[in-house]
Amino acid sequence: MTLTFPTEEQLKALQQAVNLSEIEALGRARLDQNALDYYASGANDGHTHRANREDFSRIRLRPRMLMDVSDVQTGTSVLGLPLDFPVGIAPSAFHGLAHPDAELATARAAAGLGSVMTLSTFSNTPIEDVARAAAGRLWFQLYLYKDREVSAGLVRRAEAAGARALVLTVDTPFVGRREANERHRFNLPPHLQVPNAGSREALAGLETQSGSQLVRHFQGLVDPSLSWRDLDWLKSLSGLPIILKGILTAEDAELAVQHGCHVWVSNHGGRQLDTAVSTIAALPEIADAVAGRMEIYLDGGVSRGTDVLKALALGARAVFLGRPALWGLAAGGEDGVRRVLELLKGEVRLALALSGKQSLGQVGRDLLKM
Ligand SMILES: Cc1cc2nc3c(=O)[nH]c(=O)nc-3n(C[C@H](O)[C@H](O)[C@H](O)COP(=O)(O)O)c2cc1C
Ligand SMILES: CCCCC(=O)C(=O)O
Repeated sequence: MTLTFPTEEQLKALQQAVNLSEIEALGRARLDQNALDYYASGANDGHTHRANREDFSRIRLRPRMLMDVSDVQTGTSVLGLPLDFPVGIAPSAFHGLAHPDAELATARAAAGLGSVMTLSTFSNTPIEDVARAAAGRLWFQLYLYKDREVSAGLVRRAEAAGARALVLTVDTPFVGRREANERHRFNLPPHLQVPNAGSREALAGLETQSGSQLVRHFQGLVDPSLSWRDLDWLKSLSGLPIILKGILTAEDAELAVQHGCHVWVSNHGGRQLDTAVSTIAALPEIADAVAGRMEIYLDGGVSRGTDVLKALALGARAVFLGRPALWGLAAGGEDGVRRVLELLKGEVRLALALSGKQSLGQVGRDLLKM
């Protein structure tokens, strides 16, 4: 007998899920210890990981009444790409740990919902295949390699495949210490390839003190000397806009703007520097510094429509989902990611209406009780 995936039972459970937490529970139940540790973990004690969520829930709203919200629009655009609602998929490595369709499933779901997917350098699927599945709704995330020619090759491939922006991750000169991965010696199962990040042989041959294969791999390939001076070189490689992912301060936001880059506020889902500021707490000073000169995005802890509105009220143009997309993928492949996006889209619409707004353009700091 061939098993269809997702099964009827999984599809039913997905349809019955009423929020992202319930999909998280479905996704977690389908993962082995290795994958679950990898997806779930934050760095060290997980303070920043938790703070991302907690700081969203602490902000209170000031809804307006009697505003005729019979017609509410959730549409926006990012770098000129129209989005049906202001939510995209953040880059995460190894979607093959969650589902055999891996990044193709995520890309199809994002495209189907009028969202945008950011593909990780460390995907299990080649850029070109994901680009086709994403139907033009693709950004490419870059880790800068010690071997600059490998990175240059990836940038050219991403541009040729139709990616619309480069997302340079700037918060990972070294991998944060995710202790569960160390303890259980995280390993990429042998059937999974990392086609944009060098061969499996390169992966296996790299040795450090760490128990986690991920850390060995990363530290062998990725360049911790990355600095502001490298941005001109990166810009010279393609005509694509560059977004710096991992900005947490006004100082770095100002430098990003001076270098002609857009700003993605992120602490890597609390997986890098533990006790770093939560993203929603970092956003106001960054929005003030950028002052409308470039676009600002945010990720970290987004799980409710009201989180999305709070980020927009404080200056983000769109927000991105890391783990929630992975839980959806594990829970039911493309259908699971689609359900995550659908639920959140419905929540954004309802939260807008209950706040007395007809469109995202009306969302400003006056929505928040600070
Ligand atoms: C399992 C996992 C893998 C990730 N891989 C990458 C990656 O390859 N590149 C990157 O820039 N960020 C990566 N991130 C960080 C996400 O892009 C994002 O910043 C973070 O997950 C957002 O927080 P959230 O999970 O609370 O939504 C990863 C996050 C997770 C959970
Ligand atoms: C080792 C870094 C690649 C994936 C990543 O960014 C993460 O696990 O957070």
